[in-house]
Amino acid sequence: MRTAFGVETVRTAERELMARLPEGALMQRAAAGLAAACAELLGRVYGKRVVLLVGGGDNGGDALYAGARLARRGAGVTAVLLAPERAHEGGLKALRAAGGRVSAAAERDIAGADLVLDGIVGIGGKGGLRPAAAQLMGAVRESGALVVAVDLPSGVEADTGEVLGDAVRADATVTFGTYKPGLLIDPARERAGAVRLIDIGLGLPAVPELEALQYADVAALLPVPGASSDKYRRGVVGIAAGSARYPGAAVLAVAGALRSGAGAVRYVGPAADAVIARFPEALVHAGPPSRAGRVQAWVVGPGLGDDAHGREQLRDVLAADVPVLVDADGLRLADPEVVRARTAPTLLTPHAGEAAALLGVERSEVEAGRLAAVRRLAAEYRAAVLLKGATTLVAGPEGGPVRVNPTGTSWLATAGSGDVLAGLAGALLAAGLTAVDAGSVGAYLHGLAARLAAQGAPVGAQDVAAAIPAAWRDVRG
Ligand SMILES: NC(=O)C1=CN([C@@H]2O[C@H](COP(=O)(O)OP(=O)(O)OC[C@H]3O[C@@H](n4cnc5c(N)ncnc54)[C@H](OP(=O)(O)O)[C@@H]3O)[C@@H](O)[C@H]2O)[C@@H](O)CC1
Ligand SMILES: Nc1ncnc2c1ncn2[C@@H]1O[C@H](COP(=O)(O)OP(=O)(O)O)[C@@H](O)[C@H]1O
Ligand SMILES: [K+]
Repeated sequence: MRTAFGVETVRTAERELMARLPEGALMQRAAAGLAAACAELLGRVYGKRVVLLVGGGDNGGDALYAGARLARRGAGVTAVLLAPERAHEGGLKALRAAGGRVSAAAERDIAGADLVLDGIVGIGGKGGLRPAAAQLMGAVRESGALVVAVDLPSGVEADTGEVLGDAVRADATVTFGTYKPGLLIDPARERAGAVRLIDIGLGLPAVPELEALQYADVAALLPVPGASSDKYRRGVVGIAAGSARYPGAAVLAVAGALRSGAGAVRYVGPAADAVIARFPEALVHAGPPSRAGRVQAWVVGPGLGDDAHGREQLRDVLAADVPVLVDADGLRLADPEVVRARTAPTLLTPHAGEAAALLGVERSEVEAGRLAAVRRLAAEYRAAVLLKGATTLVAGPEGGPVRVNPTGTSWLATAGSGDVLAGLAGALLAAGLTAVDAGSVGAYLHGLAARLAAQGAPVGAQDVAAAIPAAWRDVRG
């Protein structure tokens, strides 16, 4: 599991560790890791031109000490001091001793750089870049230099992933001690480039702010049938989706569910003919969901429409005493009180627009502050919530770490891919995963399937569904 901790926790761990170490030791560890990462990115250090953007705090100190190490290996290193009177004294001395110099013409030095090290501000930052730093960003962009952020791209919010003003756009970020939420959540994540973690020996608490499943975690959660499995023990997922107007949503949700480890898929709704034509293995039923036969979890909502029939189906499913995944129209029509009162697990899967409607805020507010939005939704609806989008997040109703999906790809931004995810995660619920596991494993496989299907070219939702088995194979090695 990859984990991320917020600034307060990092500060506490840092204080505890610093009390046991000689002064400056932590910064030296950080700078050594940073310099090594820069050297690797540069290929050859000797003769390369490195510009350090140095703010008034320890983030600038890291940059200066790393710059000194690069200067000792033969790089021409120049420091641009954004707060000259507060620049880290020891770092500056070390840089000068190693043959580095302070810039007298920032834009000219930046124009000739091979690598720009962003040490403007780290976890001590609030708000976007200030004007003096923001002004240099044009020159940085035009230089074509590699941009490496120290700890975080300056200008992003470490704890939330928000970007409240101008921010550095890095090719790579070298972060210390732990990932910070902002390195994993968009829009900030996108500014960080490839993130590398340097272990500096911080002792961190057991429960992180944020966690991201890795291959091994997903592999351990996948419902693989055993010798004594039968279709019922593997789990039957019911899909109440589609309408005369949107039969395709039903087909796509069934397509996702069929490749996701459940033993059988039952479909209930007006798109039965379309479903059977495409998937003869689906079990279809014409009556209400409660009469469809045994299921271990329901998916309700994709393409449901909002006529009386759709509303009735939703009511019926929400009354079932099994896990329920509510998506799309189901989210729009569900009575919040009924959702809150459910005793079996509920997983809501809104995109930003649906989440905004559920919270009564603007969509832009959800997109800018995804972490706060998913937590608030989970608390207000007493349900697990999977917030879809550029960074998919999954929160449980009891608080605890939020899961962030590491496999997302913007190729998924195609009509119907959410329906596939609903079927996929619903089948995982039926197979017995908790709502948070079903949501996060579902999102993981969904993103991976899209990547495998797309390989850098556009794909449709059906292609994503068809690639789910390949994603399974990839995860199981
Ligand atoms: N934690 C650890 O374990 C370790 C931490 N280490 C390193 O220390 C870093 C944290 O250092 P830090 O605490 O000195 O804060 P830092 O991020 O340099 O900035 C503070 C200064 O910036 C200013 N400022 C604020 N907002 C701003 C903005 N938007 N734009 C511009 N300026 C802004 C603010 O000044 P003021 O508001 O007073 O003007 C303040 O003086 C951390 O990220 C890591 O790199 C490693 O060395 C070792 C292990
Ligand atoms: N920019 C993006 N980057 C990564 N994933 C995205 C992006 N935009 C959308 N997605 C993913 O695509 C899917 C779209 O689902 P949804 O919005 O419900 O669309 P639809 O209703 O058309 O199926 C979700 O899984 C979402 O996380
Ligand atoms: K920085």
